[in-house]
Amino acid sequence: MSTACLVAPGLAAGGRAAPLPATHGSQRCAPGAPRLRQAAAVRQRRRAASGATVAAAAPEAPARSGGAPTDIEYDAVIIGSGMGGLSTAAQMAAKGAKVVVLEKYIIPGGSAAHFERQGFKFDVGSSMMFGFGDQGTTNLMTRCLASVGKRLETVPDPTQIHYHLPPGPKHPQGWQVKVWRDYERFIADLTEKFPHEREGIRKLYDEFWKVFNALNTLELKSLEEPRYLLEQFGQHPLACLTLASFVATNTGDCARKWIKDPELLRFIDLECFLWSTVNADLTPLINAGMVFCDRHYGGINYPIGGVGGIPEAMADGITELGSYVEYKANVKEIVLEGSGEEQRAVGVRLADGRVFRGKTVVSNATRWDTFEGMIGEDKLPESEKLFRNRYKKAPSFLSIHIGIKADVLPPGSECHQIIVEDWEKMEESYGTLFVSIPSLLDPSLCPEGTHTFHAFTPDWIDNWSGKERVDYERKKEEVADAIVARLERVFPGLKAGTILREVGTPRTHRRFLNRSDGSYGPIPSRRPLGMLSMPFNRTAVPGLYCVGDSTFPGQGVNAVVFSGFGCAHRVLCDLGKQPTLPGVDQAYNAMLNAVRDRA
Ligand SMILES: NC(=O)c1ccc[n+]([C@@H]2O[C@H](COP(=O)([O-])OP(=O)(O)OC[C@H]3O[C@@H](n4cnc5c(N)ncnc54)[C@H](O)[C@@H]3O)[C@@H](O)[C@H]2O)c1
Ligand SMILES: CC(C)=CCC/C(C)=C/C=C/C(C)=C/C=C/C(C)=C/C=C/C=C(C)/C=C/C=C(C)/C=C/C=C(\C)CCC=C(C)C
Repeated sequence: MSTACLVAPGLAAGGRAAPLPATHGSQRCAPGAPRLRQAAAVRQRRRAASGATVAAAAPEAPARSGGAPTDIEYDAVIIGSGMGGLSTAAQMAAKGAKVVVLEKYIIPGGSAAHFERQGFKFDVGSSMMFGFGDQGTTNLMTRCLASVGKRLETVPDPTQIHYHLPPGPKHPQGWQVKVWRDYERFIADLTEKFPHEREGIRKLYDEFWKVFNALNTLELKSLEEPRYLLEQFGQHPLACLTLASFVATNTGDCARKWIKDPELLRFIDLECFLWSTVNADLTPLINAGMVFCDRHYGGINYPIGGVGGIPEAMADGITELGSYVEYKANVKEIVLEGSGEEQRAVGVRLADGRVFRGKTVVSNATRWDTFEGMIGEDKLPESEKLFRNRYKKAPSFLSIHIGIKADVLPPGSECHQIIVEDWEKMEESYGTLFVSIPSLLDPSLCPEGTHTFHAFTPDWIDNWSGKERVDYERKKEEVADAIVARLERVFPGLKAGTILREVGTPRTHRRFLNRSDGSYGPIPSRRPLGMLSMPFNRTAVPGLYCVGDSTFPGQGVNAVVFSGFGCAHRVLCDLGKQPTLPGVDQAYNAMLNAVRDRA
C-alpha cells in the first residue's frame, strides 16, 4: 500500500497555543515546556476546543468540491492545491478576486497533507512547521491563515532537531547536538563541541540574524514589483540594503569566512542539506537566514490534529470568501490563445474535458510538469531552457510511516531527529535518515500508548523504475527493513515495537503528489548566484505564472507560502487590482531579467 492513497481528515479546532517568550537581543526564545506537561496541556486544550468559538479549521476538507462553474472567467485559475497554490488563492480571494483551485487529488495540501490508518494520523511529508510565530512579518503561515479568517492551534516544539552525527577527528565516537528553540542554549551546546571555534560560531550565526532581522521588518510581497520595492526601500532602507548586499551570496562562502574546522563545516553543510537537499555552497544565504533564525524566533510549531489541517483550513477559508477549490480535477492542458509573441494563457482543460477560463493561470505543479506536461516540450520558452540548465530535479524520498508502541522511544526523545553515520554518504540515497514523531507534541494523532513515527531518506525514482508489482513490493519491504535496522541504534526495539507500517517510494510520491519523478524540488546544477538564480512567479508565457517550490525561494512550506504571497501580489498588479508603476514596472522587469539571465 502506498503512503498517500486514502485519507480521513479530521482535526482540532481551537485557540492558539501560548507562544514562548522571544529574546534574541530582543529575539531569543526560552525552551518549551517539559514534554509530559505539554502533552497533557494539548489533550486539555483539545477537550476545551470541542466547545470553542474561535474560527478554525473545519474537518470536512473536500466537502465543498464539485461546484466550481465553468461558464465564468476567473481572475486566476490555479493548478494544484499545494501550499503554494492555496496561499496564492488565499491572498487573491482575500483581496476580492474570484479564483478556482483545481486539484487532481481528493484532498488539499500536496506534500503538506495527512492520511489516516487504523487510528494513526500521519503527515504525508512536511511536518516541521516554520512561520507560525505571532510577531514580525516572517510568520507567513499565521498571516496566510489569518487572511482567510483562520487560525490553528499549534504546539511549540522545544527543539527544531536532534542531530546524531558520525565520528570525526574531534569526536572519534560520534557526537550529538540539539538545536534548541532557545538560541543561546543551542550556541552554547555547539560551542562546547567545538570550543576552538567559539568566535566563528557566534559570528556565523549572527550573520544569519542580520538577514532574518532585515526580512522580518519588510512587508513580504513580490520582488518583481517595483512600486512595492521602492516603498520598502523608502521605509526600511537599512533592511533593504542589508538584503541587497546578501542577494548573491551562498551560505558556504559565509561559513568558510568564519569557520575553519572541517568537521564543523560538514555540520553546516548538514544544517543546509536537511531542508535544501544541497550543501552550504549551493544554498542561498537569504534562505539560510530565514530557516536558521525563525526556528528560534517564531519557533517550530506543530498544528494540533496534523499538518493536513493547514491546507484544509485554507481551502475552507478560500471557499468561504466565494472562490472555489475543486478536487479530482486533473489539469491536462494549459489553453493558449493567439499566435507567436501574442500567445497567452487563457485557461486550462481537464482530463474530463471541462475547460476553466481565467484572466491568468497560476501553476503550483513543478516547472517540469507545467511546461512538459501541460504546454508541450515543443513550446518550451528560452527562459525554461535556461532554468533546466541551472536546476535539476532533487531526489525524491523513501518514506516509512510506522505506528509504534510508545515504549520504543527513549525518554526525552525529540520530535525531529537526523541520523548521519558517515559524512561521505550524507548526500547519497539512503545516506541521511530523517525521523519525525509528531505525536510527541500532539498525542491526539494516535491511540494512547503509541506514537506516529515517520522515517524518510532521499531516494531516486530510477531505483524503482521498471519493476513488476511483486518485485516492487518485495524491494520496498527489504529496503525498509534495512533502514529500520539502522534506526535501531537510536530507537532500540523499533522493529519489535511496530504495530503497523507503510512504505512509500519515489513512485508513490510521483503518483500521489503528481510531482515529476517524485522530486522534492529543483536543486542547482552549479553554484547559484544566491537568490538571484531562481525564477520568481512570472513566466515567459503571458498570463501564466508559477508558484511553489519551482519558484523563489524554493522548497519548504513557509518558502512556498512566501512564493504564494509574491505570486498573488504580482497577479493582482497585472490585473489592475493592486497599484503598480506601469512604465517603471516594464523597465524594472527587463533589467531584472537581464541580471538574472546572466546570474
Ligand atoms: N517541512 C517539511 O518537513 C517538508 C517535507 C516534505 C516536503 N516539504 C515541502 O512542502 C512544499 C510544498 O510545495 P508546493 O506547494 O510547491 O507543491 P506540492 O507538491 O505540495 O503541491 C502541488 C499540488 O499540485 C497538484 N497537481 C500537480 N499536477 C496537477 C495537475 N495536473 N492537475 C491538478 N493538480 C495538480 C498536486 O496534486 C499537489 O497537490 C514543497 O516545497 C516540499 O519541498 C516540506
Ligand atoms: C531587487 C532584488 C531582487 C533585491 C533587493 C533586495 C531585497 C529587498 C531583497 C528582499 C528579499 C526577500 C524579501 C527575500 C525573502 C526570502 C524568504 C521569505 C525566504 C524564505 C525561505 C524559507 C525556506 C527556504 C524554508 C525552507 C524550509 C524547509 C525546506 C524545511 C524543510 C524541513 C525538512 C525537510 C525537515 C525534515 C526533518 C526531519 C523530519 C528530521
